[in-house]
Amino acid sequence: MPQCDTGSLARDGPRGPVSAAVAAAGALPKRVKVVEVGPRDGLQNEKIVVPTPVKINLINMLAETGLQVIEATSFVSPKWVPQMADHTEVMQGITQLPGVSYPVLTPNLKGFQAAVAAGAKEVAVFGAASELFTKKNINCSIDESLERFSEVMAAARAANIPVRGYVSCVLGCPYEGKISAAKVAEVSKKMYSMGCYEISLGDTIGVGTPGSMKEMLTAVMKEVPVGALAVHCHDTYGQALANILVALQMGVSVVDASVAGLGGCPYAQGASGNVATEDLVYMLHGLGIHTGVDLQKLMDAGAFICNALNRRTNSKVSQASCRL
Ligand SMILES: CC(C)(COP(=O)([O-])OP(=O)([O-])OC[C@H]1O[C@@H](n2cnc3c(N)ncnc32)[C@H](O)[C@@H]1OP(=O)([O-])[O-])[C@@H](O)C(=O)NCCC(=O)NCCSC(=O)C[C@@](C)(O)CC(=O)[O-]
Repeated sequence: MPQCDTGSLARDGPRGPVSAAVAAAGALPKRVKVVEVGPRDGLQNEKIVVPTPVKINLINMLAETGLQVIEATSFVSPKWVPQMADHTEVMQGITQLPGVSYPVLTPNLKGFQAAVAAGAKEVAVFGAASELFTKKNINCSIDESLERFSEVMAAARAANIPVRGYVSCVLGCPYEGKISAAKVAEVSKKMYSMGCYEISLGDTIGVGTPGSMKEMLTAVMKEVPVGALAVHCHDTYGQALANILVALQMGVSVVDASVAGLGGCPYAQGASGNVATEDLVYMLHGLGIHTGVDLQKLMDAGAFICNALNRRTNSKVSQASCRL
């Protein structure tokens, strides 16, 4: 495994006039909750089945970094996403640390029941603002997906389990192209109204720009309080950090990211991984924003999974620090 050391940069982040100038452009949150999606979003698209002990080790290493939320796996059909077929073994193999939440994806009641039986204490339902993507991803229309989610919500409410909601394709769809901000706002409102405590807005194929992010968030924030919004930016076009910065300036304080920039969606061909968690944390610390995450430990987790997958990290910070 390569030795990576950012020294004082990892501890303190880069400070200076750039941070001050950016902070002046918009009120930035003092703290950001980083939602680590690497073990699920990052690994679900891997062609070669990643051994369960590797997944468990990765999740346990991530939990030691100070991350508060680590999306662990998904309870979807193993015929659709074979990589997540070991969901029960993963949930039962990890060490659930106090103060850390390990949500899992549940598309329907069957997934929810299996997740709870495996020990999940938080779940996420996942919809989209695109009809065609919804059909390809979960084999139903948007309206049907919302009906399925309301069944999950009712069961979750009865079991006192919090539910997060994803809306995919908020800045573009691989099948429909441009998606209107009004449609994103409509689906987000419906999912928030049915009880999702947080709506994560997914730029599934990473086509957004700071301009389209601003337009979309302006529309969504009329329907859902900003405190209940998160952004989930894939980095296909290299825009993720710029888009996240705009979201922060608009008051969003929850950001999804994937260690080593792993991943992509199996139903969004060509989409690259989420913004690398290491790069996100580096930027946030550079802005003086508290995350509670130890960048050095995060890079170690990234090096571990890249080594296991025999691949180069997509994190620019890790590349620079490790000179890979
Ligand atoms: C949703 C389904 C299950 C519907 O799939 P379906 O085929 O329409 O379901 P069905 O109800 O007709 O059932 C067919 C079979 O699937 C089984 N089944 C039914 N439900 C489950 C379940 N929960 N777990 C396990 N098995 C299940 C069911 O029991 C039956 O089994 P059979 O009788 O044929 O043996 C399917 O389409 C599916 O699993 N899709 C996977 C979608 C997925 O995981 N996509 C990636 C995650 S989304 C994402 O990455 C985007 C995100 C969140 O990161 C944000 C962003 O970037 O934008």
